[in-house]
Amino acid sequence: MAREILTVAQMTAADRAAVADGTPIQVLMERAGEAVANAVRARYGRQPVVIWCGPGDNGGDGYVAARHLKRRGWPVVVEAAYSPTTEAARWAASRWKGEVRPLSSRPAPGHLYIDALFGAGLSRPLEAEVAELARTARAAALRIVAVDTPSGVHGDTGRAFGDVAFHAEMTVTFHRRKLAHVLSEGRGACGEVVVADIGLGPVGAADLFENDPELWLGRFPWPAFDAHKHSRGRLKVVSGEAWTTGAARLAARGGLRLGAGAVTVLSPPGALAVNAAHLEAVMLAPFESDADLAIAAEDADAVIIGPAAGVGEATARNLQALARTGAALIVDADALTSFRHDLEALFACLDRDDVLTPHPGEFERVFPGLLAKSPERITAAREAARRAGAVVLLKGPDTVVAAPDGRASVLLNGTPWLATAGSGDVLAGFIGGLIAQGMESFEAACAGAWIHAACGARHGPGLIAEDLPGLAPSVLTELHAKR
Ligand SMILES: NC(=O)C1=CN([C@@H]2O[C@H](COP(=O)(O)OP(=O)(O)OC[C@H]3O[C@@H](n4cnc5c(N)ncnc54)[C@H](OP(=O)(O)O)[C@@H]3O)[C@@H](O)[C@H]2O)[C@@H](O)CC1
Ligand SMILES: Nc1ncnc2c1ncn2[C@@H]1O[C@H](COP(=O)(O)OP(=O)(O)O)[C@@H](O)[C@H]1O
Ligand SMILES: [K+]
Repeated sequence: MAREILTVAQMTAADRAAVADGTPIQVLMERAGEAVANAVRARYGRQPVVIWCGPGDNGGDGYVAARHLKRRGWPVVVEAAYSPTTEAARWAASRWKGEVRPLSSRPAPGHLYIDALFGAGLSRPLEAEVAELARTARAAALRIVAVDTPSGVHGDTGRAFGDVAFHAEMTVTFHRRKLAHVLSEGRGACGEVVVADIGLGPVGAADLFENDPELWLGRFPWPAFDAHKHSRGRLKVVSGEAWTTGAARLAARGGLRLGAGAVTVLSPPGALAVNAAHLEAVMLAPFESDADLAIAAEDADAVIIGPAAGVGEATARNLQALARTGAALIVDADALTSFRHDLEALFACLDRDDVLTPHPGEFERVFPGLLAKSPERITAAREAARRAGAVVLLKGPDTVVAAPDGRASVLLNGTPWLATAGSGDVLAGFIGGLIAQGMESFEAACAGAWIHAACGARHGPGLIAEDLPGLAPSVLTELHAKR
């Protein structure tokens, strides 16, 4: 089962549904606090711990965690920034039999701290004394475990509510990850994220998912026993001119490695010689004009256009010609930029099987101002997919894939080793290779991004884009064993 990512409001609804179904809030809080204590015991050896408790149910979880750690022999001090204000938090505080001290402004480095100040209920920037503690904690690099979210971090954006927030080395959240746990700003503040089950029921109409094999592996296009190369999908990749051909070949090789049966680079006449000199299993065919390109792509299941295709009229016309074939399009890089002055013409070429793969700079050209005015990149990518009427993959450490029907995913296995020239070209190839094999475009974009990141992580230091296709077989072998 693919795991959903929830907004704070969806999580609150899940809590309320459980309470309405007869599970008292105190039972949920008991499970949450015990889960925090268990996660702390699993990661750290027994040691003195200070638990900072806030006024609401996040603080309530802190009092429960305090009781469970003390029961296990941990020396525990509770420091309360506020007295408890909710019924459940008062209940939890009343069961904590130890001392409660006021918040110390001089936390001791070397100690372990549990931040149970604010979670989902944070509604404004941290106040004076707590904000000061957050600053001190950051400066002293205190070791902090956060309950639900690091205090000061907005659960729906991962950004600090005001100008400061706590940073944790581990965050224990409940039921499902929230947006703050998957977006890059929040992930920096959360550290390792542990998701604890507190017995809540299945999520109803969520449409945001962790991009993980559980989301797409069941529909991965493994070859049938009687497959032949044509039945495994035909992928074509449009090459740039003679001095910019490498990107198309990287994409082509990526598509071939992911299983497309027949992959062809479509090349302008002037680039045929250089392409021919560097291709083996990938085939080569010439095109002179956009009309020629459409004929050359007629039998393709998917076509990639953009990697080093050249920015300008010719690339725009080539994309328009390809749109008249039946092939699904993967539109990347220069093909996106070529339409920066006529976005409607781009959108008119697209349908829901097509995939746009912009990095944030390209995204800004095609959807001007959208990222800046959106609360976070998931909302922006969804709106972009709706406007384009196509799947949009917004690259970055927290790569988002959004479909025009509202489905979206966030990649959790991203790795900065991928930040190297040409790695996006291979990603376009991976996605094109999967779509050519008949995988649905949203799922193919998710799978392509996940496999790309897994390849990057597998290689680690020294990775260059040329390495990525060759790393795919070991990732695919593991996926094949799990299918
Ligand atoms: N619901 C459930 O079933 C379960 C929930 N669980 C736990 O509950 C947590 C959510 O609890 P919560 O809703 O009580 O919110 P919480 O984060 O404790 O803060 C609210 C309090 O803070 C106050 N306040 C806000 N901002 C402030 C500021 N900057 N400076 C000062 N005060 C500020 C706010 O005051 P107000 O805005 O109303 O004036 C209110 O008093 C959730 O993260 C999880 O840990 C688990 O037990 C599992 C079951
Ligand atoms: N810091 C990072 N963490 C994770 N992934 C990253 C990071 N930086 C870049 N990437 C990934 O690397 C790829 C770069 O693609 P792109 O910017 O199009 O490069 P190019 O055009 O040179 O191929 C994308 O898949 C992107 O998500
Ligand atoms: K917290």
